[in-house]
Amino acid sequence: MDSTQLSVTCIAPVNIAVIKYWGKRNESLILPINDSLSVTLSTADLCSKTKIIADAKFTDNVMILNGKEENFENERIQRCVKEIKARAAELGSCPKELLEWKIHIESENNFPTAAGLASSASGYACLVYSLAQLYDLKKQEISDIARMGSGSACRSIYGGFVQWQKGIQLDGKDSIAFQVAPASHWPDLHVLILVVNDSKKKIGSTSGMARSVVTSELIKYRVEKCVPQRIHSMTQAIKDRDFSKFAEVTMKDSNQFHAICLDTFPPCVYMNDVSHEIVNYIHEFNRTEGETKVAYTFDAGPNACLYLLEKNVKRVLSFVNHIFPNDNQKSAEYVRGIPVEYESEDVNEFQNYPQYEKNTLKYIIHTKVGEGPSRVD
Ligand SMILES: Nc1ncnc2c1ncn2[C@@H]1O[C@H](COP(=O)(O)OP(=O)(O)OP(=O)(O)O)[C@@H](O)[C@H]1O
Ligand SMILES: C[C@@](O)(CCOP(=O)(O)OP(=O)(O)O)CC(=O)O
Repeated sequence: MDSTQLSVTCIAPVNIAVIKYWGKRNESLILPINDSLSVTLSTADLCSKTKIIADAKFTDNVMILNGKEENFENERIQRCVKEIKARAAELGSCPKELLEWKIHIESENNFPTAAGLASSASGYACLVYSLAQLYDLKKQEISDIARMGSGSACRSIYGGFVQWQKGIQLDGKDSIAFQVAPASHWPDLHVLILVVNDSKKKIGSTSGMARSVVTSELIKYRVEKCVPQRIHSMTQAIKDRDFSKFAEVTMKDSNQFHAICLDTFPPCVYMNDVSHEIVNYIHEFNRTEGETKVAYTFDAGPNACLYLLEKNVKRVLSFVNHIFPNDNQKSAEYVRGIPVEYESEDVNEFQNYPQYEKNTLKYIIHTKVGEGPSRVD
């Protein structure tokens, strides 16, 4: 090789599952017990950004996350790096000496890390995608390697609507993600993330789901009876752009996932009182509007992810702002992401609804379905 340093910088999106992944059959390879399906969110509003420098003169591998050094020996980072290098070596995709050089990785998320906002998904997808760019594995399947960083990361390798098939092989080669439909298929699918709490959660997804697999009875029923049917209905709803069906399956699956968390022993409680209020208000809103205009889903945390169509964003946001008044309601600091112009008269329409204590929500992120990872340098 002529030069002694190579560098790549990439961004990768967050994805929020509408059919949740919860439970592993193999902990170290991260093989799930059920298929899952998610929507990839726009990197314009939420993303991980990772820069990797490989240098012949570096003496150590280094990983810096949000300005702080992480342990490079971390099993998940190690597995991703080793697997990508093994694939590059097998295919001869880059010069051999490049694979010997140490690497310095610097990554940051433009949203809270480890708060149930899927930072592990965008983070590991970004790491693996960046490594694949560095070692010239551009057209290769890499979702199985992202999966070894964090299960949900395999879905962030693609944009739009993405399914992770659990696979049946012991080595996990068939446990990969694929695109059900591109973002352009349903570009007016928008998202409002109501951030109730963005501090680090008490029970991580990894340990929570491990406990569910061992102790929950309900999880077996979900995996065998519910998920296969839901994947089928959800895929059809996406193909038909049938929001009402999409919303129904999304809400039912979120509720069932949290029911399993409660059926876990000791239970994992991720939603809080505000989360449950949001659920009630959304049902009440849909009922009085006479149609399903908005769906909620909650990952392993209290924050609500609302799916809705672009044409309903203003109205839903006015409703949310009425229920959860905030001193900074109109500021870009409070409603982040895609700007929204309010119609103030809408707010009065919801006067029959009780109001929650002021400043209950920390902030709101308005975003939409988006594309997969990309190189930005
Ligand atoms: N940009 C990044 N690059 C590499 N690793 C990251 C990055 N961001 C997060 N991670 C890893 O993911 C971990 C957080 O994952 P965790 O599952 O606890 O939270 P979360 O992904 O935000 O929530 P959830 O998956 O439940 O929605 C971090 O501690 C770090 O190890
Ligand atoms: C509730 C979820 O967000 C769980 C995500 O779990 P992770 O992918 O974070 O878990 P590990 O594979 O152990 O890293 C549901 C989902 O994203 O499908």
